[in-house]
Amino acid sequence: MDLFHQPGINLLPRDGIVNYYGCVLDRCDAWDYFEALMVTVPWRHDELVMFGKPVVTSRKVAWFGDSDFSYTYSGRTKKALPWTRELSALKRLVEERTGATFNSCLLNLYQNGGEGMGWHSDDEKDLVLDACIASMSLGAERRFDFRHKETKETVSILLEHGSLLAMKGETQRYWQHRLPPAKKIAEARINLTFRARVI
Ligand SMILES: O=C(O)CCC(=O)C(=O)O
Ligand SMILES: [Fe+2]
Repeated sequence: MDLFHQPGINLLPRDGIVNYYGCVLDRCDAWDYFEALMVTVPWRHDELVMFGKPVVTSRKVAWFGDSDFSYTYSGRTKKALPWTRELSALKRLVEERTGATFNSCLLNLYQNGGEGMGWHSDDEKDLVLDACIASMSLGAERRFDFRHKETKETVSILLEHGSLLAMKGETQRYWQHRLPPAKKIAEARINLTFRARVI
């Protein structure tokens, strides 16, 4: 048995908890969800400000939530969309597996390996402090990296199709994470990060 794939194991050596559950969907169901999300989610490029300049990301995003949450970042107010049938079902599955509850979900679509996400922590003020953030992956397998903010230790994991990863406790305070570009990968990946926002 691969120890890395037991959710009881903490992948981080200190200052936080990351559990990898491996695949929580069978391959056929995972592809059905991937295809349904591709067509039912209103994917849009994200707009943000980097080094004072407006930037449009190559990756696409969508944001869903319990009620009509809105949030402002980079000077733009965005509204959460109501859960779809597929997203409600995935939220239930992720809540059962992690034992946590979530009221919103950020979806990312990386159309190929050229697209990724740079180093950051999910430590926005409107997220419940130290609450679990659960990340589900569909489609292309991609590497995911953690880097400790002080010691610079790194931990990497391969996020498989249909898999679930949970970041808990002090993880966002002490660690950053990223999805590095992987130019050889031609296939798309969808990521869902279920979050608990302050209401
Ligand atoms: O695509 C991923 O696996 C990571 C996404 C992420 O870190 C985020 O949305 O904050
Ligand atoms: Fe993140």
